[in-house]
Amino acid sequence: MLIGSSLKMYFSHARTLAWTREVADILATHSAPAAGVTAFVIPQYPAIPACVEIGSPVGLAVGAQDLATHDEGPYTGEVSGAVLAELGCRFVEVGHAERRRLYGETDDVVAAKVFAAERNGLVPLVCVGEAERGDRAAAVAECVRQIESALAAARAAGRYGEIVVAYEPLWAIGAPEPAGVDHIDAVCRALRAHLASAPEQTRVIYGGSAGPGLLTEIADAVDGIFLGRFAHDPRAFGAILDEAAEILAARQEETR
Ligand SMILES: O=C(CO)COP(=O)(O)O
Repeated sequence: MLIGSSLKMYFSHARTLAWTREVADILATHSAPAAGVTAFVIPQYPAIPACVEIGSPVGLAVGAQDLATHDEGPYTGEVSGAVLAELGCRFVEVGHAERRRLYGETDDVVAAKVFAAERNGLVPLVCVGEAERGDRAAAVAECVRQIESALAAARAAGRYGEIVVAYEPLWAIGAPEPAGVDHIDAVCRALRAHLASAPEQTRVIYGGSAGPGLLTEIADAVDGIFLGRFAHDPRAFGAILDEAAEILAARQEETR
């Protein structure tokens, strides 16, 4: 199970490190990692090395919010996947709704970035989601289209690495509350079913105004949760780790 948070551009550098230290302290004594939970933090680029240093002793993985389509060369302002890997990143977000909407990332750019991630041994967190609240079948169709498009360039190059699909309905990002449990459940199950025959190793997580309490309600349909604002208090992150540990313990009990 994956439990992670993107800090987007909310925090100062000092607050990013303080947040990461607090989460690392929680993880150090928590039962969730041993039960099979991978926690991750996605800070702004400059904080990555410090977060790797804070996180690695307790298994807190680090990701980046974006990467370049190229690995090296004259691309001013871009950040190479090779460098992210060199710094100890394990994950990298690709195609987040904010990058698509505010920075004009097209499906082709997203596909090139997924390929760049895989080429450099990073696990892409491929963000997909429908624009408007509405019909579930239409949401699934749009997400499947985005997933297939995002994986196309890597597949064409014969790369079938591990990927994480982050289902983030655009209308639920930055909202007062997440999408409804029934909606998340239905869409994530459909995406899992679609990905069951994919050549990649895949997981599906939910993001979009997620916070404490949600994982417990959707745990059978997802492989984790992707947090934003509602994890700004490290204790909320800890509460979600508690939920994950309880869910995994209950599953173990069932298989006994
Ligand atoms: O976009 C998100 C995570 O990537 C979700 O952000 P919020 O939870 O703040 O809506």
